[in-house]
Formats: sequence, C-alpha cells, structure tokens
Amino acid sequence: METTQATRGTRDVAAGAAVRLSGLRKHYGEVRAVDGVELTIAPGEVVALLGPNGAGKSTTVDMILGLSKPDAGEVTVFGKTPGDAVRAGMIGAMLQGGTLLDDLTVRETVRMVAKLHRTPMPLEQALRQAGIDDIADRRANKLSGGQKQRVRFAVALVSDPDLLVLDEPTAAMDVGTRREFWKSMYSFTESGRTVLFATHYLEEAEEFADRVVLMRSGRVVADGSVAQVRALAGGRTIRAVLPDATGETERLVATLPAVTDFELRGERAAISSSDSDATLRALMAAVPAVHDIEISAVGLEGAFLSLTAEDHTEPEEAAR
Ligand SMILES: Nc1ncnc2c1ncn2[C@@H]1O[C@H](COP(=O)(O)OP(=O)(O)OP(=O)(O)O)[C@@H](O)[C@H]1O
Repeated sequence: METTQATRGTRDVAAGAAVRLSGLRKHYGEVRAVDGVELTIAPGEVVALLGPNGAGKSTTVDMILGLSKPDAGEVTVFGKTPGDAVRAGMIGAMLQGGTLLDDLTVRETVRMVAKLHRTPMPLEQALRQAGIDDIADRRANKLSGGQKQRVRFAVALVSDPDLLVLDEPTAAMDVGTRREFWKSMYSFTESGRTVLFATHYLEEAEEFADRVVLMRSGRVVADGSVAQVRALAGGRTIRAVLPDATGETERLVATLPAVTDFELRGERAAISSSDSDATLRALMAAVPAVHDIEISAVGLEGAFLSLTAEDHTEPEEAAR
C-alpha cells in the first residue's frame, strides 16, 4: 500500500534497508493489532513511531525484534530475519518496563549483557553514553524510574548495535532527564546508526526524528518528515476575538467556508480551516468587528489528532 505522498522513496532503499516490513499483519482474535504495514527504514534514519493507545506500535516493535511472529508478511533487519539480526548483535532494544535484577549494580548489569555479545562496546563507553557512569556502583533497587530507564538504554547500547529500537524510552523521565537522554542519543545517531522509537510525546518526534510514521488501528496513516506529516493534515488555525459573540455568531462561524472545527471561549475563537484565506474573508464580512487575528499552521499535535481520528478519511484521500 502506498500510504501517502510523503512516503520516502522506499523502493530505492529497500535493497540495503535497515528495516523492511512488508504486508505485515498480526491479529488477536477480532483485534487487528497490525493490519498490513509496509515500511522501509534506511540505515541512518531516526524514525518516530507515533499513534494513540492501541494503534499497534508495540506489536510492530515486537515483530521487528522477533519477539512475536507475524500472521502474514515479512520482517527483515539488514536483510536478515529478526532472530538472526539479534543473534548477530545488530539490534539493541529498550522495551517498556523491562526488568532489572535488583541485587546487581548498574555496572554489573551492563557487564552481564555485554558478555552475551561477541563484539560489545567497551563497558565504560556504554555507561558514559547512557549517562550513568556516576551511578555505576549503585544497585538497581536504589534507582529512580528515570535512572532505571537509562540503565535499560545502556543495556540496549552495549552490543554496539546498528539498529536501536526503543518503545517509549522516556516514559518514566522528567523533562530534564528526557533532554539528557536525547543528548546521549545524539552521540549514538551521529555515527550513522539507525533508531526507531515509539513515543506518545509529539515534541520528541518533532525534535529528534528525521521521519515520523503515524499509525492508527494497525495501519500506517502518514509517513514522512515532520513538516510533511503536518502538511498532510493540512489546514491552519485562525484565532481571533469576536466582540459580543452570541450563540448566533457561533452558528454563523461554524458554517463559514472551509471551517473544519470551531471553538469559542467567551469572545475568543479558535477556528480550524482547510483554506484560511477563504475562511478569513468570509469571517471579516460576517463579523466586521473581529480583531486580534492570528493565523498559525497546524502543529504536529494537530496533525496527529486529525490523522488518527477514527472517522478520518483513508490515507490515500488524505494525501490528495
Ligand atoms: N497479546 C495480546 N493479546 C490480545 N490483544 C493484544 C495483545 N497485544 C496487543 N493486543 C491488542 O492489539 C492492539 C494494539 O496493541 P499495541 O500494544 O501494539 O498498541 P500500541 O500502539 O503499542 O499502544 P500503546 O500506545 O497503548 O502502548 C490493541 O488493541 C491491544 O489491545
């Protein structure tokens, strides 16, 4: 399925792809957790997998890691099956709520995982890159939620993988720790390594990903750069003050051309429009006293909400 116009030249990179998902399906009874996903990730890309709860992100991630088998379709990682890629140390993973052994120190934990790999990165380097060298001698049961996440990150890094797969890596982190985490990530991606991360934080996708893949109901509904995905949702928001707004004003504004959504709080209106020029002309004619007009492009959050809404048109239509 060609999902959107924003899809990158997937065929060009298919041959040497870091990750290739074709016709991927996984159903649980009636639930179509993953329902025909096509996705090719080139080496060196940093890709955010976004979507509301239950969109199919974790199910997709599990199949990329070989933790569950697709009902149909195929996953390859650097041309290998996920199992072979994991055994070759090519994939590092950080999953939601992976457990740590309470009695081991941070250093012992990371060392234990390093020993499982043929060509791990030096232990101290993994600790430093994950920003936990200062707590290396602390036991896991003495760590905060955010620190535990960093240990999991070190565990994912220590095989010196070509691909890092992270399922909501910053879920337990406060804003400062999150920023530090992404700084550590930069030094990993600078060396051309590939990262796929699932997140609920749109600002993380906006700031750290080269590419955003948006899922809904087991399908990819948008795929492209942050700017492309924003543009797919189209539209702008017009904010303005409507003096003495009444129920009648509200009805009037809601029926102006190209208005897709409308909210009025007191005299302050926020109008979503698929053609802000047309809406604004009509608004000024209908409510001549309108003032303090601001027009802004829809943010990634707006695109996310619009593209993942259950009654949204099919992606092919959305791209037109
Ligand atoms: N083992 C399972 N058995 C039955 N249903 C499952 C199982 N795993 C996932 N599902 C269902 O598949 C759908 C997709 O779930 P998945 O965990 O992949 O979504 P997600 O996008 O990762 O959501 P979240 O953001 O909440 O983590 C959901 O409806 C979920 O209830």
